[in-house]
Amino acid sequence: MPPAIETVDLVKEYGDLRALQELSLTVEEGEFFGLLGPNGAGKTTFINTLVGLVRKTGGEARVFGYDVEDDYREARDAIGLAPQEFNVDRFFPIKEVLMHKAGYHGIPEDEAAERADEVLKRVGIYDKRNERFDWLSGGMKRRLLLARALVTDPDLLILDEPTAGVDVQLRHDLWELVTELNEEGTTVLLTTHYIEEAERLCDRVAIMNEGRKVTVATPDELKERGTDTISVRLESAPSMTPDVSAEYAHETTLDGDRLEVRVDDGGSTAPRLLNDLEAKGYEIADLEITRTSLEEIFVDLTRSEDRTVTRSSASSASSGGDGDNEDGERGDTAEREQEGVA
Ligand SMILES: Nc1ncnc2c1ncn2[C@@H]1O[C@H](COP(=O)(O)OP(=O)(O)OP(=O)(O)O)[C@@H](O)[C@H]1O
Repeated sequence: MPPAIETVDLVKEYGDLRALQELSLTVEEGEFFGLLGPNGAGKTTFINTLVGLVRKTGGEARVFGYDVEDDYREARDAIGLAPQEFNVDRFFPIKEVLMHKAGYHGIPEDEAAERADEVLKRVGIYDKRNERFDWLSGGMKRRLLLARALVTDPDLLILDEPTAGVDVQLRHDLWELVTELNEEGTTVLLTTHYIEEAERLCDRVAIMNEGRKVTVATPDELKERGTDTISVRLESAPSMTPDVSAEYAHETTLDGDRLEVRVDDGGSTAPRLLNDLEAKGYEIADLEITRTSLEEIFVDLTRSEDRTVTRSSASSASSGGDGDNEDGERGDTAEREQEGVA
């Protein structure tokens, strides 16, 4: 079985701006994969390239082996997308919205009606099936986007910041539901700003910054890359910073009677640090070890000295002639109308 998502040197340029820069990424079938990155990193552009809303400038992109442009229909039929924006037709009852979506993907009307009921029940808004989108609360709207993504029974579920602005209860409900779907075999690609969400849900995460892949790792591997801080309270405040071994200490700071030493592995280094301090005549009152959080590691990895726009050196060499409109979107009006994309 080919990977659920495979991109090789994927490039997207919006005029002079390179939103995706030679991005190569593989998501295996059945994975729960997270895409993390600060605002403007290119996450939505990446997703929109996969679903055909954005036409790539260069490189390759395949979904279950189907080229996202040459085999657009097959690739798109395999994907259920819950986008960041509420792009739902406001004039129809939500059950009909779901039936239209299923119909667009070639599902006969009777089956579409059954599937619509089924997914509305699954996301917990079946009792609202005859109401219009505008009449739903913000949380229900999020649930509907998920239902719409699920109505075609996709093999790849793409969730673009599904829990942005939702309350704690709904966030947990959504987490539970997508975990269940993943356990049933659906591959999940999730973008999020919530590090905790990625840590809790994802098998692996890719961290992106300015259109590039910074790293791909499991949340645990990422945390391993962080440092620990051993915080020691001394019985009395020394007049100068104790001189501890540079063999294990990356940085040592003193604030009154509190000494903080940054090391790779706090658990194995603490006994040695205590021995060293006691050998130098310091008396220890207490000791605490803290690990760098995933959030700090993320901030570190995506810190950018230069936040200015990255200019393309190859904008004229685009693989193009592709007739993009100004948004770089493909001219598939039927799909865009169906999804309500303006
Ligand atoms: N249609 C467009 N036309 C021109 N530039 C665009 C377009 N869409 C996105 N961009 C630019 O491409 C870059 C990547 O944007 P994108 O929305 O993909 O980032 P993101 O990681 O999804 O950000 P966020 O976390 O804020 O949603 C940004 O600099 C953005 O301004």
